[in-house]
Amino acid sequence: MEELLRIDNLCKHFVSGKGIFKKGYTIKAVDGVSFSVKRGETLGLVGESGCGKSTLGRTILKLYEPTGGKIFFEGKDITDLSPRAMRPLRKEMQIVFQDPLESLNQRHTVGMILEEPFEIHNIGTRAERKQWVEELLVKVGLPVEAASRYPHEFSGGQRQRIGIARAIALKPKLLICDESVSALDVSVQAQILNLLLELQQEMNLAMIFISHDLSVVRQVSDNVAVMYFGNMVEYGNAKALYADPQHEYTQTLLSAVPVNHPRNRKKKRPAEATS
Ligand SMILES: Nc1ncnc2c1ncn2[C@@H]1O[C@H](COP(=O)(O)OP(=O)(O)OP(=O)(O)O)[C@@H](O)[C@H]1O
Repeated sequence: MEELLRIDNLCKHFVSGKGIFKKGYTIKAVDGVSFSVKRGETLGLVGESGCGKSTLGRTILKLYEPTGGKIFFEGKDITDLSPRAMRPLRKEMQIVFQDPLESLNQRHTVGMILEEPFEIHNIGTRAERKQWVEELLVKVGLPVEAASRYPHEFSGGQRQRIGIARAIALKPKLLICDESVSALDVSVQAQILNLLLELQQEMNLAMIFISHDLSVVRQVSDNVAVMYFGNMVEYGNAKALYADPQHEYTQTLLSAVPVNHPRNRKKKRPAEATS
């Protein structure tokens, strides 16, 4: 499989202005992380709250400017690209957030929300876009009538389907899922994970799956990176890492996963969706 994304020694430091940190204090949210993701492959990114997972995801997408290190996408160094030069690349890399109610414009209908990526990138006629919106809704398991409704009219799982539909609208090559199923009930989680896995196969999508939930990450990942205070302490094949964690921190994280939790009984991919 061909490499799609590589990050070398990537850093994102914030200088504190207010809050719990002293003014001028440097927070090393991401501090020298390196890994690569191949086409069609999933990298799980795990670690406790505050270890830098979301910051890393956003820095890879250049929603944050990196403080140091390099980002290569399809072999091209994109680290220092201007926002303008990044624009065509935005189609290729998308993100699904935890709470679609926050990330989707609530005053827009689902149809408007899904049409927007095509408008921004000036793709298609009005009629074509309408057709694509309907196709997207079907693809993520929603009725076409959903186009005329508003995000708040849907359940959490359905809203996440809308978020996913928007993220895949422009057929990206990389999808970053940032705690995308964390707010959902276990059965709905399984349905959304199934959807992501189906789309991944169909579109040969590479995914970076960010979660604090190790049992969910285990179900979807080919490789796993474990973060601790901005550093990556372990990285490798998911099966091997779960079977024989090398780093003390990974061992502690894994031992904290409750053994009797229903999610942990599923060894492979989640059960068939029942929505
Ligand atoms: N915009 C920002 N300005 C200053 N500090 C920030 C900013 N964003 C994140 N941080 C800090 O960087 C560190 C890593 O945060 P980040 O949100 O990336 O962690 P996380 O692992 O995703 O945690 P969570 O799952 O709770 O979001 C934290 O100490 C956080 O307070």
